[in-house]
Amino acid sequence: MIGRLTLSDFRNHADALIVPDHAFIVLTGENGAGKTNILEAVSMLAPGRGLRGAALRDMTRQGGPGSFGIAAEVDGVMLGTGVAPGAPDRRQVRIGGVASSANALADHLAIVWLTPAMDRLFMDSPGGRRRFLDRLTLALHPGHAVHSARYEAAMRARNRLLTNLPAADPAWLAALEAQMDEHGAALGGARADLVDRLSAELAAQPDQPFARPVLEIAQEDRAEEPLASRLARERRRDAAAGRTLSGPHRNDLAVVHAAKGQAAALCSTGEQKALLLSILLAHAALVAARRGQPPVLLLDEVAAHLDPMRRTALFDRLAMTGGQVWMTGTEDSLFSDLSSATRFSVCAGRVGVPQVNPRS
Ligand SMILES: Nc1ncnc2c1ncn2[C@@H]1O[C@H](COP(=O)(O)OP(=O)(O)OP(=O)(O)O)[C@@H](O)[C@H]1O
Repeated sequence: MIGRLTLSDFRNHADALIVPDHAFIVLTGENGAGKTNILEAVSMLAPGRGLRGAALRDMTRQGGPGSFGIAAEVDGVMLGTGVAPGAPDRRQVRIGGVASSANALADHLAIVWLTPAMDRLFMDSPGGRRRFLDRLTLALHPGHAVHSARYEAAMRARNRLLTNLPAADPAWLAALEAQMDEHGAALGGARADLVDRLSAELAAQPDQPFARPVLEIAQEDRAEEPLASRLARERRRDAAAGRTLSGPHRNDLAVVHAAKGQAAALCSTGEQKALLLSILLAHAALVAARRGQPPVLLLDEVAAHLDPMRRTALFDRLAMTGGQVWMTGTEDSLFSDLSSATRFSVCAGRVGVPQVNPRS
């Protein structure tokens, strides 16, 4: 749990202090106030590029000193990250006051997030769903990123080599295809394991009033032939296409609304949000089981598109996770059903004093 968060010159926050008193933290304010920026700051206390996937230099406050700092006490350990003036692209990390690497933050904090950009996850192209699938897989299989990077590197090299196909060295091509086979099998295995475990977790959850999704990795075809021999056979076709047409880089995540038997993309906006939340909550449960403690949930504009019944159900489910939950919204009334939360109003980059359950 994050006990105390400070921001300096991060996005539109010159100087902010947030000390949560409850597991639920609710940030409300007008559009552009700086609520998402606070969630993004929290997400920067874990490895990776944060919930917006933004460049570090874009996080430094415009008109500020050209640096930013984020610090938080997480289960008694001080975590800090930021950039120094003159080095806007070099991320610095401190754990317990000692300079460290961003990857080492994973030992101290796990985060699961939902952003409005994910509202279109089921409608948009497979690439977004693949990245989503890989992000979830990485939380359970830390080696996933390495396999992914090596697979992509071998594929890029193969694609380059195929541009001079008749003259290309077949032994070199075969070596690259063997690498794609090896790392591709690891990628596919880890993704399949994630989907199996999410499915088991989802099956154990009540499906009302939240929609229960059925998940499957959609593959272009399910040929049993090893990828390396397939790639060797398809060199000519791939050369003509200018890219590799077979392999796990073409996988998609297929999601179906179980009760309706309908593809998620055909469901209503609120139904899609409920399906996505079901997946994320199942994922949070898997992360909790792996780490022995629940992840911190960052839920940006989570109540949008949910009817009051689903909102109440969501808050009940969130309370059952036992972890810390940060939520944002433009109106306080969206969170009136929450029985205990620390509420902060955010206005033009300033965080107000906390209000604990103003209505109780
Ligand atoms: N590097 C930066 N320096 C200063 N301001 C920034 C920087 N990056 C973004 N901003 C500003 O931060 C403001 C707040 O953004 P944020 O996304 O946190 O708003 P929000 O409160 O979540 O609003 P909404 O309800 O519309 O989602 C935006 O107006 C944006 O222009």
